[in-house]
Amino acid sequence: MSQISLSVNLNKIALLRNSRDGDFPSVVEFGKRSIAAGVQGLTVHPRPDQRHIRPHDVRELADLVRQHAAQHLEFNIEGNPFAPARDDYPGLVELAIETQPHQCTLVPDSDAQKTSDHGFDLNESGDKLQPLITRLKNAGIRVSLFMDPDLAQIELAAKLGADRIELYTGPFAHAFTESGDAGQAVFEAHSKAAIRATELGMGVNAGHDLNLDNMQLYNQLPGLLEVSIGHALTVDALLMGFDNTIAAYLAVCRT
Ligand SMILES: CC(=O)[C@@H](O)[C@H](O)COP(=O)(O)O
Ligand SMILES: NCC(=O)COP(=O)(O)O
Repeated sequence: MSQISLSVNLNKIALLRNSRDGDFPSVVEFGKRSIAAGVQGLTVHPRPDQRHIRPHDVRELADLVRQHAAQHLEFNIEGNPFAPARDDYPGLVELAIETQPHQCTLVPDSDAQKTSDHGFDLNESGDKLQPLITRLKNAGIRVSLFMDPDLAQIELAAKLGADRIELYTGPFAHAFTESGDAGQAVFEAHSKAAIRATELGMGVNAGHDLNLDNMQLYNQLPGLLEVSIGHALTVDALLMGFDNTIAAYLAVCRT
């Protein structure tokens, strides 16, 4: 029996919180509930427009995870490393250096995007990423790059010194919804990318639009270490209750 680490993404708790003044629902409280329910990690994706996660959430959750060091809980901060500081958002790399997460996942987003919707093109971004990867690693932070399952790109990620890749699973989730065969075909491309990443000495994470259904297949990905899940998990929590939902996701992360 192996356990894929479940890192709960709290973005959507923050989105609901931001729809009113005050601190209800509390992001930190749902972080605590996630930890009490047995998750292996917490993920946040602070964006410069602060549509959901705000810098103070990141700082407070970093403190919360540190208080649970004995549980070997991990904190993962995701985001666009090139987005400039704005208002009280200091920039992703600065925020990571300040808060010292276990992992920083670099994502090629822009604020104009509704959500993350593609992996890096390292032919274009590699030279700009290299000093940021080095700076984060020198600060003792594991670096993961948000990638599509493109073998040539996976090779470039290894050359940049990435510790891990996070496979972008949006297209897999979409294909899985379309048909089992379509989902299987995309899954096989992800499997080849995961095997190559592992051969190159990188760990394999995955995320975006994963849910209880498509994880029945995706949990078979060779070498998968961690999934970060937020959107579907939050919707499931509305339907099943938060603790029952975490239990269901932990179960689908056991293989
Ligand atoms: C990179 C990725 O796929 C997710 O980590 C991201 O957090 C989704 O962002 P939103 O929650 O803003 O859609
Ligand atoms: N990296 C993926 C993540 O953190 C959550 O993505 P989603 O489950 O909200 O689509």
